[in-house]
Amino acid sequence: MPTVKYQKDETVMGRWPGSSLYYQVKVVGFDSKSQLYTVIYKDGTELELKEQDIRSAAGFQLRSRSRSRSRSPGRRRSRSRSPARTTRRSSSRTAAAVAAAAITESAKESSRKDAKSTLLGLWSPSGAYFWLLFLPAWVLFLLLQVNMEDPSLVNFPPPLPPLETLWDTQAFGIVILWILFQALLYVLPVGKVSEGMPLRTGERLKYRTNGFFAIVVSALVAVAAVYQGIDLTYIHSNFLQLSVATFLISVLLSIYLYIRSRYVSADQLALGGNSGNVVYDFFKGRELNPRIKNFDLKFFCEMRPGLIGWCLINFAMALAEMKQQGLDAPSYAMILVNVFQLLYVVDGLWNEEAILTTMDLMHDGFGFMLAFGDLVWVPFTYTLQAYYLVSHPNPLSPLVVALIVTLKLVGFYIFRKSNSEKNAFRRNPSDPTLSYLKTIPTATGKSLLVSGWWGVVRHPNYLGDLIMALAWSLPCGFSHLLPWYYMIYFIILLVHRDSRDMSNCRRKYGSAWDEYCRTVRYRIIPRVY
Ligand SMILES: NC(=O)C1=CN([C@@H]2O[C@H](COP(=O)(O)OP(=O)(O)OC[C@H]3O[C@@H](n4cnc5c(N)ncnc54)[C@H](OP(=O)(O)O)[C@@H]3O)[C@@H](O)[C@H]2O)C=CC1
Ligand SMILES: CC(C)=CCC[C@@H](C)[C@H]1CC=C2C3=C(CC[C@@]21C)[C@@]1(C)CC[C@H](O)C(C)(C)[C@@H]1CC3
Repeated sequence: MPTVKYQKDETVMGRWPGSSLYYQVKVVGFDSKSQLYTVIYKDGTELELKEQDIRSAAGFQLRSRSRSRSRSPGRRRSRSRSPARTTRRSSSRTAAAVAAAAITESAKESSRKDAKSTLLGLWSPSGAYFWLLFLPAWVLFLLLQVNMEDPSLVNFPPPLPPLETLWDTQAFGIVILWILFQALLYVLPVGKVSEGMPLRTGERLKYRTNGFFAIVVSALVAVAAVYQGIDLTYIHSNFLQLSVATFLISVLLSIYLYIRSRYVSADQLALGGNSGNVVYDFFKGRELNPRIKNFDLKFFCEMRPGLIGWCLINFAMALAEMKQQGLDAPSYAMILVNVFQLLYVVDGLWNEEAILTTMDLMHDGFGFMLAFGDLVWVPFTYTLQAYYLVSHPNPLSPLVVALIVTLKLVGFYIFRKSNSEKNAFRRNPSDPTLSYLKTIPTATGKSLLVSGWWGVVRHPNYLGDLIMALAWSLPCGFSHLLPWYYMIYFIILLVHRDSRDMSNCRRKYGSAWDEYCRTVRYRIIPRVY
């Protein structure tokens, strides 16, 4: 190739189609007719790139360096500390350093874009201040409402208990013990070890997926505790104190996560949460997979203490209902809420491996948003329906029970089938049991499903999840809005996640994604949205 800019076998930086990411690639050929270079990525993917999508490795690195030097003092400071940056400085031309530079730059660029793209202007650096204050305040507001005889949004501000009653050392100790107990179950060498999706470096992390074992042991311990005379209704009567203690733990964890993220190499950072704005990055999370040895903090927090805690709290609420209303058994409504949500959690833990292909695990950094979401938001707000029923009975006829159960089963079927289909396809695209499905190839080497569940709407799993959410609220009746809070929040959350995922996929898959969207026109609800 005498007249072309990049030579055969030369190592250069190639742009990943449809994105702003540059990876190290090797030139394997040039087609003078199409003026395209054939390049090969480290994972073996071969693509054709235009000259403008290729940069020389050395030039790329010099540009990245000079660019970042001119930016915020925060970033200047971090340069001398981060191991990745040290590597770059000491052996400036090494391939790893160039790749790290590429990833840092694209991560920052992506973060800057992310920080600018807003949900009503709130998903931005200044929005992070808002969310940091709003989310805990909102949880407090909900928990104060649920105990009231007539909970309503117009009870504002709700009567605040004396501040000193919010702190309870025993409650703090119980939460710590619960987290340690779950951590112990997580590290026990029981159950399968699963591989995560390939990281940007090509590496695949290993995860111990023994969540089902953890919930079974936790359930046995809870039942044994009741038989030993331990009064689990303590959870109901000290709910506020338990939530405050857990909130404090989530803040401490987030501070730890932020500090440690300043010391990890660039290729361990998430593509969001690295904007240089401390508050925004603290909120969104910088490090993709923070680990202490093999202990994966994000995976553990997402799947264990909060999720299993949710079921334990629901169980305690059923006991509290019996105590408060003088019943021999929980009400139908309480049984439905308990069984439905238990099924949801058990299913999540049984299919724990599938979490490894979700957005949170693959793309999001671990910071305050997820730490608070996993540890506080899930166990203390997803249990509101059960909490509400303790003091707001809602008798149900067998026919209504049957209708609600049917709705739940329909939602569950759609949710499980669609999630399993995508998970199986992502893990093994040539799985013979999926060969009947139509797919669209993308420039990244991955394909998109366009038939089956993913051909009905773009997020069939969200549809199933929403139907289930409806079935969780119906047992509580229509007297108050509070038990419908989860449904309303969930619609907002999933609509936002869908649009976030849409822009990520457009960036990743470019025109193939547009083709998918043309073929599958609706996002979540067929013919409606
Ligand atoms: N109860 C709760 O509070 C919450 C529950 N959830 C549930 O968690 C589950 C996971 O949700 P979430 O992580 O948001 O999103 P998804 O599991 O839907 O993951 C989205 C990813 O799937 C891949 N994908 C999208 N379209 C296709 C296609 N046509 N073919 C193949 N792959 C495709 C893309 O990743 P790539 O191409 O990179 O593989 C995309 O980024 C859902 O069931 C959701 O309902 C979520 C949030 C909160
Ligand atoms: C407002 C705020 C703090 C948002 C944080 C969002 C988190 C609460 C949720 C993000 C994704 C989640 C998932 C589950 C729980 C809620 C969070 C953490 C999940 C573990 C519930 C069980 C399901 O079966 C699931 C495994 C599919 C699911 C995964 C996503």
